[in-house]
Formats: sequence, C-alpha cells, structure tokens
Amino acid sequence: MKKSIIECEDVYFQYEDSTVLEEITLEVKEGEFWALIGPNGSGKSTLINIILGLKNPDQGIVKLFGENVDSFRQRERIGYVSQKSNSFNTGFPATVLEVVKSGLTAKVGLFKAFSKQDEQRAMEALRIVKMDAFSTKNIGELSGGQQQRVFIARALVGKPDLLIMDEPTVGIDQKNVASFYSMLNELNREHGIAILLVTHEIDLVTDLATHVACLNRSIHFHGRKAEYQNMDDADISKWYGHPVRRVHTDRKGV
Ligand SMILES: Nc1ncnc2c1ncn2[C@@H]1O[C@H](COP(=O)(O)OP(=O)(O)OP(=O)(O)O)[C@@H](O)[C@H]1O
Repeated sequence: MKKSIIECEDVYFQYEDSTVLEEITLEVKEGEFWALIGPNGSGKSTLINIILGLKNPDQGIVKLFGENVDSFRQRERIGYVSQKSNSFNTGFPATVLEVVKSGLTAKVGLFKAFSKQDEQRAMEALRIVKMDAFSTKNIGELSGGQQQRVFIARALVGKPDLLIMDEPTVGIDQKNVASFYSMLNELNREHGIAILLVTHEIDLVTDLATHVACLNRSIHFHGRKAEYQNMDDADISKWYGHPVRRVHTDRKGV
C-alpha cells in the first residue's frame, strides 16, 4: 500500500478576523503528482505554508510522512520552490553550482565546507534538470526559466521524496513553460518524486498531474485527474468564481 506523504485533516486558518481556510482535508501519497488549483486569494499559498510548518493552523492536524508537522525533523525529504525564487538580479554574485549546493546547508551546517561528494550531488541535480553545462555561470546571467530549473536542482540536491512548488512558472516565458512541465513529469515518473504543484495554469498541469485539488477557502474537489476532467466547466466555474473553459493539452503540456 502506498504511504501517506502529506495529510491535512479538518484544517482551519484565519488572518486576523478573516477565515481563509476551512475544513481542509487532503491526503497526498508517495509517487503522486498533485495540482493544487484555485483563483487568486483562495488560500493556496497559505495552505502550502501550513503544510511546510511555517504557519500553524488554528484547528486541525497536519502530518508529513506520517509524523505531526510540529515534530517533523527530516526536512531534507522535502524540496520547496517558491513563487519568488526566480527574482535574482543580474548582479547576484553566486554561481549556479553554489546556489545548488546551498540546498545542502541544512545537512552540512551553515559554516562547514562542502565536500567533494556534496559537489557531485549538486552536479547530479543539475544534470537532472539539464543545467549541468551552466554550473560555473553566474545565476543572475540566466533567463527566468533557466533560473527556475536551478532552483529545482537546489530543491532536489537533498534527494527529497516530495517536491512542493508554488507557481514555479511565474516569470518564465510561455515557450519554455512546456519544457519545464515536461521536466516535472520526468521527475515524477522516472525518479518517483511526489509533487504538489500550485498553479493557475489549469489546462497545462492537469494533464501532467495524477490528482487535482480545487481550493477556494475550502476544498471543492479533490481526487484523480480523470474525475476532475469529467466535471463540467459550469461546475468548476461556480466554485472558481468566474467562467472557466478548459482546453485539452497533450501530456507535455503543449
Ligand atoms: N499576511 C497576511 N495577512 C492578512 N491577510 C493575508 C496575509 N497573507 C494572505 N492574506 C489573505 O489571505 C487570502 C489567501 O491568500 P493566499 O496568498 O493564501 O492565496 P493564494 O490562493 O495563494 O493567492 P494567489 O493565487 O493570488 O497567490 C487572501 O485574501 C490574502 O489577501
């Protein structure tokens, strides 16, 4: 039986007097690729922060790999890429390899030197995202799409079982988005990494994902992609808050 990686049970959260999440129950199991979709302000980033243990829910239980998030210490099992990762300016003085190695800081320690093995792991992560040829380049010299691949490599360097990404394609030009998603597909299918991906690009991602969760304060749907695809656009539009018309894409998101 597949093991649980993320479990949220009846989670509630509010900022001051406004409730942004209620009755959130969700389970992600090993090897699954979940797309978390919802309109602006629907609580997606807040839920990700709660899952990562960066915010405490007002009510409910959150578990990672079967352990309560408060006591969970195996941080290297989770790679996280935020929305704002690709905001390095051209003057930032770090090479691609250094950025990827910084993903090992939790393991190696802040002031300890990286070993030859750490360097090899960083190069391996860069190979997976097809950025090894850029290892000595300054991160600021790369395009948004290339930078985001490097941040994925940094998230992968600790060999995580789960990759959480909050709108990783923001700032990537459209022609590179399809190859970015195709890389995520490879990470999930060939490397067996579970993925939780927050996105607005519902057509592109729902073809890649194995499961879909639709959030707008509460979870309006969660389940296998095929069930999501069988829903009417009219039903999706109701909870999304504005008309939605889905377009079928191929498995590479094209
Ligand atoms: N620090 C905060 N203090 C008060 N309200 C907040 C705070 N952060 C977010 N909110 C509000 O909580 C709601 C949910 O925000 P959240 O960022 O989780 O949504 P989201 O679905 O990720 O949005 P987007 O798709 O626009 O990134 C929004 O109404 C937002 O304005």
